[in-house]
Amino acid sequence: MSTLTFRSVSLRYPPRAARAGVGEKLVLDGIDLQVASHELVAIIGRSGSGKTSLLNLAAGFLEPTAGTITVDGVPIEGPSADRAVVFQDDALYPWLDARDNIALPFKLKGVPLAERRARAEQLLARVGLADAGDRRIWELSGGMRQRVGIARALAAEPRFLLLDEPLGALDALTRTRMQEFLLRIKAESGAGALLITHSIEEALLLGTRIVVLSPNPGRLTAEIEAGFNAEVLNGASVAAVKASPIFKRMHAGLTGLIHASAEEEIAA
Ligand SMILES: Nc1ncnc2c1ncn2[C@@H]1O[C@H](COP(=O)(O)OP(=O)(O)OP(=O)(O)O)[C@@H](O)[C@H]1O
Repeated sequence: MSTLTFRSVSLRYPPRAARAGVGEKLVLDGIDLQVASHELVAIIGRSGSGKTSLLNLAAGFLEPTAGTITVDGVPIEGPSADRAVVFQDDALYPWLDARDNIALPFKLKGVPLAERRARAEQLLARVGLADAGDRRIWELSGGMRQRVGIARALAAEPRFLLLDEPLGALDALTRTRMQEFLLRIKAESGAGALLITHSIEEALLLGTRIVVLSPNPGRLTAEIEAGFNAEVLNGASVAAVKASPIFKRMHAGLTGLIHASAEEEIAA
């Protein structure tokens, strides 16, 4: 089991050149957060509250201004295949077919051609795209492209999946299907997951824990546990779970928490 730990993490972006004279911007302040292998921690918060900044810190794309981020006690020192990132726009290589996009991490590791193709085939099958390996990226639907992106992320057998709005660009029906898919893939992989989403509904459905990030500066102001993901994994339909009174109550509660953070900001 692995744990990703943020301890008293703050992030300050330097002033932008175009806005000389404006002080450095404190974006995240005193973030304490842990994500263990069995968890999917969903971060929600208003636009600009620092969600992507937080994920970029976990990915090692940014360094904290203060505090520490560790994996199993070892400080993060930059990006690593151990913490695979999936973005909203799939970041796939259009000139490669689906199989070669997935095989790329193996190629970078020096895995021989036949083996990397075989491993890519296994991953394609795992994400339900066994017949799509030869297709170019532009020949795939949005949902299929995200599956390829997720398969590529899984190729390195990461300890953590860092998901930045991975389903944000999909239509409602595909998104619902992909939510269930993501839960199953995450559970099978054994990786911990940090999910950034604008959708309270998605956070509640997928998260074992949901944390609310309030803006200016970004602080974690609320945290709730949820068990809807386990219901879906145990066979309940996503539609039925979302329609249940308890889901609706928790949704309303989370909506209230996000609005409360907005009102505090206006009052301050
Ligand atoms: N590279 C950067 N340099 C300076 N400021 C930045 C940079 N990246 C983000 N910011 C600022 O930091 C704040 C938080 O941005 P961030 O993208 O992390 O928020 P977010 O919650 O993910 O927003 P959204 O939901 O709109 O994607 C914003 O005020 C943004 O303008």
